[in-house]
Amino acid sequence: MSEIVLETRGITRDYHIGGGLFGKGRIINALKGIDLKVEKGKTLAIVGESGCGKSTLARIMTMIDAPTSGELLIDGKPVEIGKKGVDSEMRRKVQIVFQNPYGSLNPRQKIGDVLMEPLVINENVPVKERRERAMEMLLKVGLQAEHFNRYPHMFSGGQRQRIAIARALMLRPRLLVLDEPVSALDLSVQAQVLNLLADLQEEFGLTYVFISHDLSVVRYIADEVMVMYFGEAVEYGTRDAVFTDPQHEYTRTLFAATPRADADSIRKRLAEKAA
Ligand SMILES: Nc1ncnc2c1ncn2[C@@H]1O[C@H](COP(=O)(O)OP(=O)(O)OP(=O)(O)O)[C@@H](O)[C@H]1O
Repeated sequence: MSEIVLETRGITRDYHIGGGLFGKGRIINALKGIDLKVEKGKTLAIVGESGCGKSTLARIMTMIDAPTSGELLIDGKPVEIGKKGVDSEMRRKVQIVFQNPYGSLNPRQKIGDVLMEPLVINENVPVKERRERAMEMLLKVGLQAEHFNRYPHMFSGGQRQRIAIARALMLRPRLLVLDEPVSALDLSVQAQVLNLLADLQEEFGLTYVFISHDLSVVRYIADEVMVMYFGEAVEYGTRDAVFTDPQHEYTRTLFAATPRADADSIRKRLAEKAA
């Protein structure tokens, strides 16, 4: 029996803009009824151009924002976003990794402290165990013990992204939302980080939602693909079905904009680097 970690049912999100106190303003329907399901251990890639609603959906999936209507379920349980937000047990199940990890790393905080912080805030873990868990995670993401006492500026972009991934995993989440996690990295470093994500997924049975505009990366990492266009899922299916037989005109246009040969050659290069 498959285990569904993440499900959304008819999620919509409207933004009211302008209008002031008495004016009518305008409503943007950023999401128009998104239904999706992601099985444990699988990767759903969400693709689409800027403004199609990817970040809005990511904020809802990570429980930072509430939908206007519809339901979010984590491990089959409906998520209630009350006045105080979501209960901490639910929130820790889903973590997010952003495109630019530098923005979320405090320049004055040593890496060891960056990794231990979620345990200080969310769990009553003794100091010794905190250190052990942080050190273990540091090694798991391919960094070294001596990095524990270094500051963020001493790391390359790829290493910083490894730190961000390690931090996201400290609370042992079920699901990672990866928002363009390799878009800012060089191609060879992209391959290394994608391989690391694949290894971690296997080791911890993690489920991923991978947001990207890069079709070659999506092809490399996804089990299923959702293509979004103006707040709607215009395409949703297995990677092979979506790439070989896209149903929607928009998907065909999107794929045409990334020449097939180019996407294939990038994928080949990624695979070679990864080998
Ligand atoms: N806080 C907000 N207030 C008003 N409108 C918003 C807000 N956030 C997003 N929008 C609008 O909702 C739509 C979807 O935006 P969203 O940021 O989710 O798209 P996106 O696909 O993530 O784009 P990008 O890749 O550029 O981040 C856009 O029209 C955007 O202008």
